[in-house]
Amino acid sequence: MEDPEVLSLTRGIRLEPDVYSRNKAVASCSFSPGTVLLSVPAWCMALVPSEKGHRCDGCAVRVGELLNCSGCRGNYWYCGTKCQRSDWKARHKHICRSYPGFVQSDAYQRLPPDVQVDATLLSHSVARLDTNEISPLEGGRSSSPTSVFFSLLPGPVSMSAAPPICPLNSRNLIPAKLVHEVYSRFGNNNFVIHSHLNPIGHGVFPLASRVFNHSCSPNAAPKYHLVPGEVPRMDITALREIREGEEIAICYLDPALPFQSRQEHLQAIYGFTCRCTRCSFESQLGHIPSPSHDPHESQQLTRALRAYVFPSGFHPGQAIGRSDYSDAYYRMPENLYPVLYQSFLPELSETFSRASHEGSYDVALDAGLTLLAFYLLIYPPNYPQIGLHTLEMAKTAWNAFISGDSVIPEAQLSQMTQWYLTYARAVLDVLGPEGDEGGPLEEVETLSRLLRELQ
Ligand SMILES: C[S@@+](CC[C@H](N)C(=O)[O-])C[C@H]1O[C@@H](n2cnc3c(N)ncnc32)[C@H](O)[C@@H]1O
Repeated sequence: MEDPEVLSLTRGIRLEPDVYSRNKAVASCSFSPGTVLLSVPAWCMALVPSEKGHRCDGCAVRVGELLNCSGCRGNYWYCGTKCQRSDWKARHKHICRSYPGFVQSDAYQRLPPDVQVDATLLSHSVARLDTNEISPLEGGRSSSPTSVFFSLLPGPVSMSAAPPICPLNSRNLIPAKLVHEVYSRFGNNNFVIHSHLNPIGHGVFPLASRVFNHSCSPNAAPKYHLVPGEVPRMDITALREIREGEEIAICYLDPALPFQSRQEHLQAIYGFTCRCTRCSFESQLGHIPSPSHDPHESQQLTRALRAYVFPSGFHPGQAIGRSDYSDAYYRMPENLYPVLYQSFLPELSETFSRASHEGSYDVALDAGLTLLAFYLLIYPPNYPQIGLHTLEMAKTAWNAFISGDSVIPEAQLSQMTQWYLTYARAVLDVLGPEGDEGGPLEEVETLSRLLRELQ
């Protein structure tokens, strides 16, 4: 790697030259699932509009009572003086007075909510630069987060698409060139901060951006820590065993998206064509036939999918820890290709969630099992969506058991609840708890306790 100081911040990972992406991160030793490969605080963060006023603008923690900043007439809220002081020093003093006018302006109001959060994040990023930190452009200290930020690859942006930024109170002398330098690295280095997979903000984590490339079948994933009084922290965690010499990559989008959508998104936001193993495989599949709407044929397809993923029937206990689903994906028989059609997953998820909310538990358990088979093929091992879905399946089996609204015998429903809980715990434990207190791992424990009390 060109920059030994950046490398010294990462243990067990080396950056190697890569013809398509400048550098790629390679494991210098093997890592077991759940290992935290890199832990970094946000350089900049902005809450999504729906969370403003419910979470601290400094640490993103959700608290009942927040102090509001009197300077900007209640546009920024803090969990306490520690966050208010550090946010003031880092950025807020530069935008406090002008922020209310900025968010009321037509230019801001016309933006979709997602772009509004980016306009604020861009304003925060520019506001936190000071004249000492402009020097990295001319080659300043190389290991500071600001310097690492300026060493990032720019994305495929045009300045005409840049969102408006909040005028700075005192330092309106930030040169346009510098704003452009920030914006050009912005879209392709911008992470959605989530709590239990719900987006709560957007953040920039320069070192993580400098190190990790994208893959549609990643072996690592980010998770976020929210601690009162501290800026949100991102951990990049190994999802499965990573062998020495293997590239470590995360997924920049939802891996369940169809091939074409993934390619378009990666090209538009990040400016590259993905050549990962999965994309190479899918690019050769040619035309993907749409699934039939004939109920009989549709049932045949879902049966075939389940039989392929669970060849000896469904035994969640046995399936835990199986790591050969990704190989199964590449050996998928042609009659299963319609499951890769873009409407298959949204329609199946819709059937599952509608049926579980309406109390049609048998329909939900059936659709949910097909969905699990699909997820196991499409998602990398231990991807959190698999854990969240198996938890939903446990809750559905439990509700069917409690309500008695099911043709499945009670003993089987309680066994099913147990199976899905065991599965959910095994998957969710790999990334571990993240975001707000509570969350899926605690739900797993609560439901396990209820189940034990019954026995
Ligand atoms: C967050 S950076 C990743 C680190 C980058 N490789 C570097 O050397 O700084 C994102 C940028 O890296 C490149 N990149 C990341 N993953 C890639 C991939 N799978 N194929 C090609 N380019 C990739 C793209 O230019 C993208 O905009």
